[in-house]
Amino acid sequence: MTAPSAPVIDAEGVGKEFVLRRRTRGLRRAATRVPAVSEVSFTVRPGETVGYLGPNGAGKSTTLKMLVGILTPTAGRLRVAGLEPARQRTELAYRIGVVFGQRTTLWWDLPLRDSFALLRRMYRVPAAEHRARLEELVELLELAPFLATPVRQLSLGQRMRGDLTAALLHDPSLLVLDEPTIGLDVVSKAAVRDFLRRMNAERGTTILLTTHDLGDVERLCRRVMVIDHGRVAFDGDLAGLRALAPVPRTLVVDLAAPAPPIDVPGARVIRTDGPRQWLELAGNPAAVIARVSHDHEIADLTLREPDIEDVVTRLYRERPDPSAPAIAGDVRHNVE
Ligand SMILES: Nc1ncnc2c1ncn2[C@@H]1O[C@H](COP(=O)(O)OP(=O)(O)OP(=O)(O)O)[C@@H](O)[C@H]1O
Repeated sequence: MTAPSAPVIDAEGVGKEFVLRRRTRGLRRAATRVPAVSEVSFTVRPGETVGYLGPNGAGKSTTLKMLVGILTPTAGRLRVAGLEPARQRTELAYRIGVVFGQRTTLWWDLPLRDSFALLRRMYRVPAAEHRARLEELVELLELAPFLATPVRQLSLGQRMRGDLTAALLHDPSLLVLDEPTIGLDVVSKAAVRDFLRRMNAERGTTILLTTHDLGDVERLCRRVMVIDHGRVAFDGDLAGLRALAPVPRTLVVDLAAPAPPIDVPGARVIRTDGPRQWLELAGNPAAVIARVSHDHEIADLTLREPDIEDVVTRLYRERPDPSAPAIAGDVRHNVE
């Protein structure tokens, strides 16, 4: 067991370079080096909830795969729960829970209940302990009606709840999640987020997750790390990231009929398409909405929050050199 204050994750200059060999016209094979992650250094302390964010191809999944021992770093030193993941992958499996949103660890043709029973044997969890934990997870995730259903017949949201249960049955102290809400509807997303918050608050489970969904970050992550070009570009909280890279909200207005660009204080039209107009908001959305509704006949209105891509793009516009040192935000290593 690691001491309570010891970091759950300790990464020091961790890098991963893929070497791709392609046969060229002759017999020689040309090697191309792909630096997926470059010298990433960070620690995560027990009880933290960390969003590991970045644009497509930034190196998030590669980092997660190194953390859980699927990939071996080509540089640096990595410890997870005090273990070296690639070398001590089996021992590590008892300490961590892993969910890759696009895949399942459950047995496709087996009822959920049987997958859980198999996992109990794999992790050698005592029967009474397993029963108690399963009961708790099934209740929290409202899985009782699906326990007898083969995994292939579950909806994506039901399957994700099953995967979360599978990842937590052996009571790991660290949960690593790759896009845990991808493809889920609003209700399922809310259920997954609420559940993860509870696990963190009540059991102290440390959570590291990648996501493209700003809602996941807002609801779950007290700390945010942005990675791009394989480097940590920001480490702090969401408010700090937003302050560094402010992205305005957009009001999408469907007018009853096409009209000239709407002219109201606190907003400017950035796009029009027939009766639809996009307004970038500078001030209070309520005042703008009231004014637009007063001046025009409205068919529909939607307030669009910036997504993570918008925030990260803005961050890079402010700081275009990816080799520059990370912007240190308000990093909080302690449980709040
Ligand atoms: N097995 C591999 N072999 C060669 N290159 C790889 C391999 N896996 C990833 N890469 C490359 O490493 C870089 C980082 O990929 P990675 O999947 O870690 O990004 P990501 O941040 O998870 O992206 P996304 O948000 O799209 O999932 C990319 O350039 C990718 O093409």
